[in-house]
Amino acid sequence: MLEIKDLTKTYHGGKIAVSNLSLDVQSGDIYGFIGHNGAGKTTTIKCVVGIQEFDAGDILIDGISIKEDPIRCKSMMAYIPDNPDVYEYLTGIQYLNFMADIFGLSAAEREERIRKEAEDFEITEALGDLISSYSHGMKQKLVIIGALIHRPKLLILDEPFVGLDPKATLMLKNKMHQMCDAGAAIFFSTHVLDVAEKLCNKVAIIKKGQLIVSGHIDELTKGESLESVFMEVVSDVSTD
Ligand SMILES: Nc1ncnc2c1ncn2[C@@H]1O[C@H](COP(=O)(O)OP(=O)(O)OP(=O)(O)O)[C@@H](O)[C@H]1O
Repeated sequence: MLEIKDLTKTYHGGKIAVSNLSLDVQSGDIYGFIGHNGAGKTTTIKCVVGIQEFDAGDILIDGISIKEDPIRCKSMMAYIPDNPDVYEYLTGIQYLNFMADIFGLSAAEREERIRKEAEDFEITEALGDLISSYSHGMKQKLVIIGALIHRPKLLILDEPFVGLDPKATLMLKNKMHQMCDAGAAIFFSTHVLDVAEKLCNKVAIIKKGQLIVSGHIDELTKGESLESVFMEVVSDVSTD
């Protein structure tokens, strides 16, 4: 569903943020992307979702290159950034209808899905209010609902659980499982290794822009905790 092939991204000034990174996320995967601050997670994610250009390599969404057909790729996926920057001058319901318009949802589809997702995330009462009046967590919930309503085949999330209350966290985890059971694929970055360990079937560890290990979590951990495996591999491997 998502193939990253030899991705390299250099920022202005010569900083190599990601170097020759390759990985494969298949339908049904909940794939965790872990690494220290500044390791290159957000850079990789921004390249995947087509909001950042890259220097070398390719990114395929269901076999289609994001460079060659970005609109088709974006129609299949949803992106939840680490910072819920949404249009503050819209109301919640206007924002969700805007998202539904972009993805061409019918009136019946959007009505049913918005009602259900808003109820699940307990934000129904606030949908008529301006987004500028929302708390950080409420904005995050709105962005999640906006991402889920077109039923993406690929969901990309950057640090999705930061700022969500425990109930919303559980709801998002349940939604992630339901999506994968229905054949979608999920790729998300996190610093929270306990979450990755419990939620993911696969993980990739990145250090200084280079992929150190990736694969099935059971095969990587072999009975150890993900935390100890992470600490071992990031301290063992020299990327200098
Ligand atoms: N716009 C930019 N211009 C120059 N360098 C950048 C830019 N954005 C990120 N970088 C650098 O690229 C490297 C990777 O950053 P990135 O944000 O991808 O890391 P990250 O793994 O997401 O970190 P964090 O966990 O702290 O969010 C860092 O060294 C960072 O300083």
